[in-house]
Amino acid sequence: MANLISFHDVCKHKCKNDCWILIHGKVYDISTFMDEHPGGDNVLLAVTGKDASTDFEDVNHSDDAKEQMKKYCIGDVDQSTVPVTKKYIPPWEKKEKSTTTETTKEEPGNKLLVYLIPLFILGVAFALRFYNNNK
Ligand code: HEM
Repeated sequence: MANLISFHDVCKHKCKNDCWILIHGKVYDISTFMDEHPGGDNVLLAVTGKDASTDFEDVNHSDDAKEQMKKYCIGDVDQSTVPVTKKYIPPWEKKEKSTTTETTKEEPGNKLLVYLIPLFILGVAFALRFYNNNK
C-alpha cells in the first residue's frame, strides 16, 4: 500500500536541502534534484507548502520530465488533510454564471409578483376613481 502523507507533513519540508512538493496527489522529495532542475531551485521552493499541480502543468513539462519525477515520489497525500482552495473567478465571469443560474433558480413566487403588483395598483386606482365619483 502506498505511503500516505498528511498535508501538514508536506509543509514541514520547505528548504533547499529538504524539499517536498505535492503534484497531482503525489508527494515528491526533490531535495537531491534541486541543483539539477533545469528551471532552477527557486521555482521549486516557491511551490512548497501548497498543491503545485497547476504550477507544474503551466510549464508544460516534457514527457521526459514526467518520467524523471517518478523516482522522487515518496507517497500519496492524504486528500482529507489538503485545504480546499477557492479558485478566483473574475467578476465578469461571475456575472455570466450568476445570470444563467438566476434563471434556473428563480422562484415561481417572484414571477407571480410581477403580475400581481400592477394589478394591485390598477385596483387601487379604480377604487379611488369610484370613491371620487360617488362624492
Ligand atoms: C519532480 C518535479 C519536477 C521535475 C522532475 C522537473 C523537471 C524539469 C525538466 C526536465 C525541465 C526541462 C524542460 C522539460 O523537459 O520539460 C524542467 C523545466 C522547468 N521546470 Fe520543472 N520539474 C519539476 C517540477 C517543477 C515545478 C513544481 C515547477 C514549478 C513551477 C517547475 C518549473 C520549471 C520551469 C520554470 C522550467 C523551465 C522551463 C523553460 O525554461 O522552458 N518544475 N523541469
